[in-house]
Amino acid sequence: MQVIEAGYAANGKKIAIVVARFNGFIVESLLSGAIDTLRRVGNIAEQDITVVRIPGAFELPLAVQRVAATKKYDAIVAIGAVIRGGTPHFEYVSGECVKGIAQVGMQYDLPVAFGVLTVDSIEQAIERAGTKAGNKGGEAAMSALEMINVLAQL
Ligand SMILES: Nc1c(NC[C@H](O)[C@H](O)[C@H](O)CO)[nH]c(=O)[nH]c1=O
Ligand SMILES: CC(=O)[C@@H](O)COP(=O)(O)O
Repeated sequence: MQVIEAGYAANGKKIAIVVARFNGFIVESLLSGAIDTLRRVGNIAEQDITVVRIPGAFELPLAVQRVAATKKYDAIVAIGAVIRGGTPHFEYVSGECVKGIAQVGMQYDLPVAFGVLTVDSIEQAIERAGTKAGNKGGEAAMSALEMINVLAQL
């Protein structure tokens, strides 16, 4: 049996983090977790991390696509926080966001990690931005690092 798997160290690789600014106090924690993970776990140098800031999660697919098209990066981490309100708007924003981001990864054969919270409440968002449910930004960064190394073996 052959098993292809990899770790997280990715010295010298270049990572872009595309951050949707909406719900800023949440996304800044997600961003911090992603950067910390890239630096401490991935051994990614600070100068090899690029942060791109955009308005909201709905704009993430276009921005991620434009970053992928530069061919400058070995992976992209998409960061955002979509928090359900009182209308169906949540479904449309989160649905288009995840669909668009997934398409970019396949279109450009590039690891694009989904670090976008899609939650029902601010409390759920806080839990996933670095408290009892971990930091989903850091988890997305871990995924990006591992995918760089796994895809390199395929
Ligand atoms: N409600 C949330 C949004 N809404 C804004 C959209 O993402 C978009 O910027 C706007 O519709 C203009 O095109 N964005 C989030 O990231 N999170 C939300 O909870
Ligand atoms: C995810 C959203 O767009 C949401 O925050 C908007 O809130 P509302 O549905 O109350 O307009």
